[in-house]
Amino acid sequence: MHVVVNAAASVDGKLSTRRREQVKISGADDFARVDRVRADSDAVLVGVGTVLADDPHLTLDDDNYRDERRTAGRDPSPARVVADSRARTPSDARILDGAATTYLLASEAAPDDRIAALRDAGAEVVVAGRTRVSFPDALAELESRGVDRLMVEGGGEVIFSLFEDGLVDELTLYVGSVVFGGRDAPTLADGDGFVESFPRLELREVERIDDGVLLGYDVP
Ligand SMILES: NC(=O)c1ccc[n+]([C@@H]2O[C@H](COP(=O)([O-])OP(=O)(O)OC[C@H]3O[C@@H](n4cnc5c(N)ncnc54)[C@H](O)[C@@H]3O)[C@@H](O)[C@H]2O)c1
Ligand SMILES: Nc1nc(=O)c(N)c(NC[C@H](O)[C@H](O)[C@H](O)COP(=O)(O)O)[nH]1
Repeated sequence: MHVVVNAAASVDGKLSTRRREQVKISGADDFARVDRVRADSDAVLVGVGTVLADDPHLTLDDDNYRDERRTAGRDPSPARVVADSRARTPSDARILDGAATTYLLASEAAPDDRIAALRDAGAEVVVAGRTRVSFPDALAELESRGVDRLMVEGGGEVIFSLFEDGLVDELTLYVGSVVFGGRDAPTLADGDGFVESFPRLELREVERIDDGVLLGYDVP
């Protein structure tokens, strides 16, 4: 499986403010680029922190991309995936609106009634890991269900874990020309942080988009 992480950050590296509310960092051209990356993916993954904060839809904005995928014999929209160890995703979350297949990755610690409720709401539940989702196991299961190219849209907890597990192949980071500040604001990679064996990236491209900069990296 090829894993592409895409995120937008303020110049000080924050994905959002200390209130953890959704803030638009990207402009129209960057959001159009994000839609293209989604269209090229088999599935789009976020953490439950992002579902609770943003209630994202994670489908395609541009109808042409849906037609393009149909013509190629693919599902019109990529599948949506939530990493949600304790199955906290609300049953009325927008990702459960039936517009695309939705996988819910949970751990064995998730309450049975929540798993049942999310199955009833249409989620395909994959259990991997004891108290927290095991990404190596969960992504292998998704791959067995046809997900070869996975886009990850955040947030910072999930992105850190994927780097920690050595599962990231590419990172595209849009840096908007804005300062958020806040020691508790989410950053690109949160989690416990690295103190050694830092992931080293290879800078592949730099492009000015809207009023910011797109940085493209390969992860060797
Ligand atoms: N600017 C951007 O590009 C962007 C993108 C996404 C989210 N955001 C922002 O980020 C914030 C949410 O990010 P976050 O870091 O709080 O949450 P997150 O989306 O990274 O979700 C974290 C949750 O995922 C679950 N999880 C399951 N398995 C895990 C594992 N192995 N490792 C880590 N987490 C695991 C846990 O329940 C954890 O609490 C919001 O403020 C949102 O607006 C910004
Ligand atoms: N690329 C990008 N630029 C931003 O400025 C920003 N705030 C996000 N945030 C990512 C987060 O996951 C959002 O919730 C989804 O981008 C919303 O997706 P929908 O439009 O609901 O499909 N992503």
